Amino acid sequence: MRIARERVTVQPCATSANLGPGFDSLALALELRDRYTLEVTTGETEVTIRGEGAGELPTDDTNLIVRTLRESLEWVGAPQIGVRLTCTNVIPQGAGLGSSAAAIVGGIALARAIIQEPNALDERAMLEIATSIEGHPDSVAAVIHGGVCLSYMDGENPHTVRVRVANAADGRPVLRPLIMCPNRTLSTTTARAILSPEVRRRDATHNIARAALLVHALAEDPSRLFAATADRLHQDERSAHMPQSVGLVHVLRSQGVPAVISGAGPTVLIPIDAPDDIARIVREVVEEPDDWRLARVLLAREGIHTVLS
Ligand SMILES: Nc1ncnc2c1ncn2[C@@H]1O[C@H](COP(=O)(O)OP(=O)(O)OP(=O)(O)O)[C@@H](O)[C@H]1O
Ligand SMILES: N[C@@H](CCO)C(=O)O
Repeated sequence: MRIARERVTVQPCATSANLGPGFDSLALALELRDRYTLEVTTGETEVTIRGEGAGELPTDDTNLIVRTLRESLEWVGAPQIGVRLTCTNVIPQGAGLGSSAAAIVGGIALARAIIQEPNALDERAMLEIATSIEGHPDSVAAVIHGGVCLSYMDGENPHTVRVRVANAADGRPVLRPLIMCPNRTLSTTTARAILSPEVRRRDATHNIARAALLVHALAEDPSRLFAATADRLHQDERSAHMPQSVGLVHVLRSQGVPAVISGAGPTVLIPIDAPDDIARIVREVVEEPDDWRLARVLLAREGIHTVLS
């Protein structure tokens, strides 16, 4: 397998996984994109990072994008290359908005774009490599495909389908996400370590029904979205690591707002139109409201963008 191109840019999107009951299964793509440019060189690895993670993320071969790029080249039998990578990051890291999924899918897409036979890294292969690195398929599937994805594992093999999302009665998209992001991080590894390996049957039953209802609500009946976003398998169990976020979800839900923890947290997501006085509610509930950023972000209808140059 030959290297056929020497410069390429990819733009992976942020994601919000779980959507309440769909732990490790459901995720939506958000129109908030990092930008990674790769130049093929003959020298040592060079990584320049602007924006989120500048001065913090590694700038050598241990950088997650570079590591994934190299694993993907090896996967297709392509030679290793000298890497000059320039990243402009806007997805906050360790916030529950899929920064690692963006980095992983970004690294695979860079490899795909520079090899002679891009079909060797088609979407199926991308999902397989990305899931093996990330450990679960939900966010990486949404970065690859965009929209809302429902992913599942068949043994070691990940699969994903795009879920149909209806328009509201006024013709606008039902999903008009608002993210509420505190100025603190929670690593997904830490957030997963706190989860008990076993769950109660009644909680499993609850989440099975709600996750199935969520797929129906998105496609057919948005009036069910509040009931369809109730979780019993992970959010409360993680509250020791993000009490403010879980507290905010409870207050909002007590007022009928379908708030959920985004990914492994601590960002809170309201997937549909938020109440007009949402900023006031946040101020009343959280301890340091000035540390919270509220932003409306469009659903990303397309997955990762690749710009050949
Ligand atoms: N743009 C990036 N470049 C290189 N590495 C990154 C980048 N973004 C994230 N990472 C790596 O991923 C880690 C954060 O991933 P983590 O899974 O903990 O949180 P997240 O992906 O932001 O949130 P979630 O998985 O809950 O959606 C960072 O500490 C860093 O190691
Ligand atoms: N499903 C994952 C999302 C974070 O990558 C979790 O909740 O741990």
